[in-house]
Amino acid sequence: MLVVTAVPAERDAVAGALAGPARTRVAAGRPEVLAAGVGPAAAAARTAAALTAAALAGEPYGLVISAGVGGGFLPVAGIGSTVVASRMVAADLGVETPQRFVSLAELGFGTSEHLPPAGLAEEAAGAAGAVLGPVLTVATVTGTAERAAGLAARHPGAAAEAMEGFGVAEAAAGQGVPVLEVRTVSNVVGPRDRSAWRIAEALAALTVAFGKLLPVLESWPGPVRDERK
Ligand SMILES: O=C(O)c1cccc(C(=O)CC[C@H]2O[C@@H](n3cnc4c(=O)[nH]cnc43)[C@H](O)[C@@H]2O)c1
Repeated sequence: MLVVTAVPAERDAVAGALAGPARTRVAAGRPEVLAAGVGPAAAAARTAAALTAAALAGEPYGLVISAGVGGGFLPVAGIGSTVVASRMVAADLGVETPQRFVSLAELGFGTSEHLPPAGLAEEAAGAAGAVLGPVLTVATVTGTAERAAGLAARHPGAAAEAMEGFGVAEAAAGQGVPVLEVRTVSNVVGPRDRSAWRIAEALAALTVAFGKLLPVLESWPGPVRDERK
């Protein structure tokens, strides 16, 4: 499996839950961890490159996980909590009209969300003691109460906001690889307040979360074939 983070500190936090030091290639069945850059475009580009390289080498990945710190929507997910995405949603990819935001999917230009494999997100959330809910991917970090309220209204139950999940998921979907997103909350989604950020705590929570998730992820047998297709 491949774990994609944005920055090296997140990569090292995930790798801290694995045996041995941070590395990009680890033993079969254990995650490889990649710091792909901040934002959906960097995440998609570098995830696609890693998936293609692995497939060409005859060792395709069976699962991709977008992981890192994120903003939490109150009261669903407060600082220090862990969130597993029930859906990975492109929350600001679309058109803003005078009436409302219209998503890319509504415009007929593709999908605006990706789903994790049936059952896996639930099992992962249970193992990690995490909130299971939609995780929104944004290209612009929310910095006002108005935008936070608008996002929460458009996406009932939204648990977290971050900048990479949908990009990772697009790359994975392009190659038919299942995807999951895991976030630990460093800040509340709302008015910008850097002094309230708890990055160190969120990174420590990421290590703890992956320690709990790893047995679930490693024992996952792969996607069940959907007989309806
Ligand atoms: O300067 C600021 O006020 C500021 C506020 C929120 C986030 C940033 C970043 O540069 C973070 C980018 C990085 O962290 C993830 N992240 C963490 N919290 C959030 C959030 O509330 N909304 C969106 N992304 C967040 C994100 O996935 C990036 O990897 C600066």
